[in-house]
Amino acid sequence: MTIAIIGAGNMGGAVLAGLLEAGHSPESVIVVEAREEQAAALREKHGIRTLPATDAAAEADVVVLAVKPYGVVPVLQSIASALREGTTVVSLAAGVPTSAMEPAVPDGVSVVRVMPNTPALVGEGMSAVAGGAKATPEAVAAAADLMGAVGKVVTVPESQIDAVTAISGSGPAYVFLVAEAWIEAGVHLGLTRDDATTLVIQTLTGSAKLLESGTHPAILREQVTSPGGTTAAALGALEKGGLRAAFLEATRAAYVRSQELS
Ligand SMILES: NC(=O)C1=CN([C@@H]2O[C@H](COP(=O)(O)OP(=O)(O)OC[C@H]3O[C@@H](n4cnc5c(N)ncnc54)[C@H](OP(=O)(O)O)[C@@H]3O)[C@@H](O)[C@H]2O)C=CC1
Ligand SMILES: O=C(O)[C@@H]1CCC=N1
Repeated sequence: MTIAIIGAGNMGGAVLAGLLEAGHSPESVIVVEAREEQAAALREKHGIRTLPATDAAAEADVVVLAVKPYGVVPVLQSIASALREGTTVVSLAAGVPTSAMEPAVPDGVSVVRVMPNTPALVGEGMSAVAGGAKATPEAVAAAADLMGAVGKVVTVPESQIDAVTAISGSGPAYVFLVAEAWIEAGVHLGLTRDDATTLVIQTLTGSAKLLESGTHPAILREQVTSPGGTTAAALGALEKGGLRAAFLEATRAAYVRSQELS
């Protein structure tokens, strides 16, 4: 299967690196990048080919669109004549519905929307897949397989993609912001920045692994919280600071923004 990735920036680059790491051969991956300097760097680093968009589209079985949302329909229009019947177009863009993309591609080309996240770079991505009205079940399965190489995959109705964007698409940034603030808090308490960083990252990693065991987060939290102890004091401060309300508001803002982008 030949995969063309159009736009190898933060997200497209993460999928590219994740696919290669997962064992996709560099010969089977074509990248389209607007700037030759960036294309040359990718050829050098990954041993993949770079081609103009129409040549890549003509050769690919799956075309992954990882340009900014406003670029999606113009790029599709520019490659439409090159797309072969049976090709699957996978859009990673936030906010662009399949109903806006399908009119830009010829009949027989399936459009599938995927909302991934950047941990795909290390094979720990989270992707939600939704087929457009004209997508074949095989195309939806191909998109799920592709993203399965770089992490977990769920299939959702397209009406839920904005919610997925707010939860897992943007989600890594919430974790990184918390990590940043948490490390800085350690420095405020007199730890070296290196030690604070190690303590926070390992606490996040260990806690994520405990969560993966399937125990409910509330139970795991209770196991840390001694009555009248240090954790209860900290959690009280976080609740007073409006942590839960802030999460509701933040994810609602991302959801609304995702709808606006369409
Ligand atoms: N970043 C993330 O965490 C996530 C992003 N997404 C979605 O992924 C998409 C890309 O986002 P992100 O990676 O952050 O953005 P970036 O700006 O990092 O990447 C976009 C890339 O596309 C290139 N590009 C732009 N136009 C073209 C074109 N016509 N042909 C080929 N390449 C082109 C850009 O090149 P240049 O820099 O030269 O303009 C850039 O390298 C967006 O639609 C976003 O909604 C989805 C989930 C998560
Ligand atoms: O911020 C954004 O719009 C993109 C979509 C999800 C993550 N990054």
